[in-house]
Amino acid sequence: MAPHRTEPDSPGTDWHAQELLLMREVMKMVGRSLAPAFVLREMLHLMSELLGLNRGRMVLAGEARQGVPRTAAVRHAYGLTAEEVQRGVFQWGEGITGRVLATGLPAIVQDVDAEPLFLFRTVPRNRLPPQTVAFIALPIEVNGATIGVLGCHRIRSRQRHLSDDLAVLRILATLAGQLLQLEQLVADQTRQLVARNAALARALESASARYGLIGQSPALLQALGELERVSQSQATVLLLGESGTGKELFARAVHLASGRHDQPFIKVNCSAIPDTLFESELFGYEKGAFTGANTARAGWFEQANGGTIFLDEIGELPLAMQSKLLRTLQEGTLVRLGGTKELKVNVRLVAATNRDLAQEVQAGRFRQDLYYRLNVIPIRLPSLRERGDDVRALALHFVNRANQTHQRNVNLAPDALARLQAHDWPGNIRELGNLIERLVLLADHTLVTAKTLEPFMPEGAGTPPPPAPGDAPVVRDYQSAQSHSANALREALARHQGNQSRAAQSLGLTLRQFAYRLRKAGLR
Ligand SMILES: Nc1ncnc2c1ncn2[C@@H]1O[C@H](COP(=O)(O)OP(=O)(O)OP(=O)(O)O)[C@@H](O)[C@H]1O
Repeated sequence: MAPHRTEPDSPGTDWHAQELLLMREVMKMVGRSLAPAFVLREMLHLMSELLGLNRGRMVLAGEARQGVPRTAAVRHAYGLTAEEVQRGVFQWGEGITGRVLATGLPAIVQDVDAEPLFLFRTVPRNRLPPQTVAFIALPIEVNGATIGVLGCHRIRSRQRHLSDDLAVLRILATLAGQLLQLEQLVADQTRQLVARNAALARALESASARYGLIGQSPALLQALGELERVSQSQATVLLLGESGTGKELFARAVHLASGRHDQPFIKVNCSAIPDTLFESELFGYEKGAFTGANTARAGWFEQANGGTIFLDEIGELPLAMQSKLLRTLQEGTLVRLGGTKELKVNVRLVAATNRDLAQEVQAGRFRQDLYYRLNVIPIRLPSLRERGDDVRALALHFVNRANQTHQRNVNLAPDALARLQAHDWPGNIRELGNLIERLVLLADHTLVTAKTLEPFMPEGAGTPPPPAPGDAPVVRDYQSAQSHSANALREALARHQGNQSRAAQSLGLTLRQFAYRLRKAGLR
């Protein structure tokens, strides 16, 4: 049945059907939206269309403020002009509406002309029908408190009973109260969340700045949030992430954010220590422990006492060393090589790996008990792929740094920044940093555009292939295969004790790319 306008006294109207239709339409509205502005206006509209309850309005209380008399004003209305809505402001106890607000009791004015309290504030008498007009006002309640008034006019002498109108209006006032409460709740919670979010963002922003970590991407902020939460505890932190994702910077951040920040931070790269030297390096040795041990020497653990030790590439630790490490972690003691005395050490361990340690455990290369001990607080560092938004900030940071170091004045044009952002960076931040450093050193112009940048971009994995017209073969950029001088390759190898994978990594190259360049440079 389509809603139809009811004349006040149209005979034979099926009021029961009209009421049901009104309820159904209002509920449909609620189903579509919980936004009170929309639902409440429609409610007032349908009251008028279907039941002849005209000029419906909802007067809602404003916020209570000290020293200011509390008022309520028309917030939702149907059939009122803009001026009428504006005039509809009431103080507590003022007129009929004010009385309902103050007492929380319904008011039924059978004849507005005969009621001395009736103010005609909102709708003047000459805008009402000439017949006897009644006014009904019901309280809108939230949690037992009156927060507003639902009011409407009706022609007094109608076939429809006033008590029927009252019954429907009571339901609608209750529904309005619920919707308004919900709106209030959502607004309050949203306000709280927005404030909390802003506070967290501020805290994280300053935290990241404090630790020299560049980037604002959600993935980075999440890792940083986890770090801040655990920094005060003494628990071991395991940093997981691909190469070049900033594990060392994060390890330093754990240290700086902890109560140990003015104690030593010792970094040990497990992949750089030959197996035979591990024990003496980590745990120290006593005089005479081996040929040439003319004096005793404290190992890294003792040197880190009171502070933090960062074991990078912990997956490279030989099994025998894993047992010794576990003992030190569990007992808080160590025995130097060639010694017998147990020395107490108080060191917090931060470990990092780009290997899948669970898999190493499966393969029998990593002790399960040590793995559990390390894996108390794992923090996964996002790869640059997951924090694409940070590429710009990082690139600009590296350009500044390289300009300062090399006293140059190179800048990146917007299209060069966009090109850097579009790249996949399998070698992550280190690869990006190295590329920018080369760029700053070797660029011919001070403004690097996407075009002048291209020869510096790494080839192969991660670079979107150049558009190949038809099925013409893809021609690789010849220049980029010479992106590193023979000297740079040799230095990288030396820095990594001849380990090609590490040397390649440090230059942001894959092993294959590195080997290719070695061959080209006649170094192999
Ligand atoms: N968020 C960051 N902001 C600024 N510089 C960063 C950030 N993350 C990493 N870097 C820089 O990127 C380079 C690589 O970072 P880092 O050595 O910490 O990576 P890693 O994960 O320890 O790498 P690997 O596993 O290969 O040892 C460093 O020069 C570091 O200063």
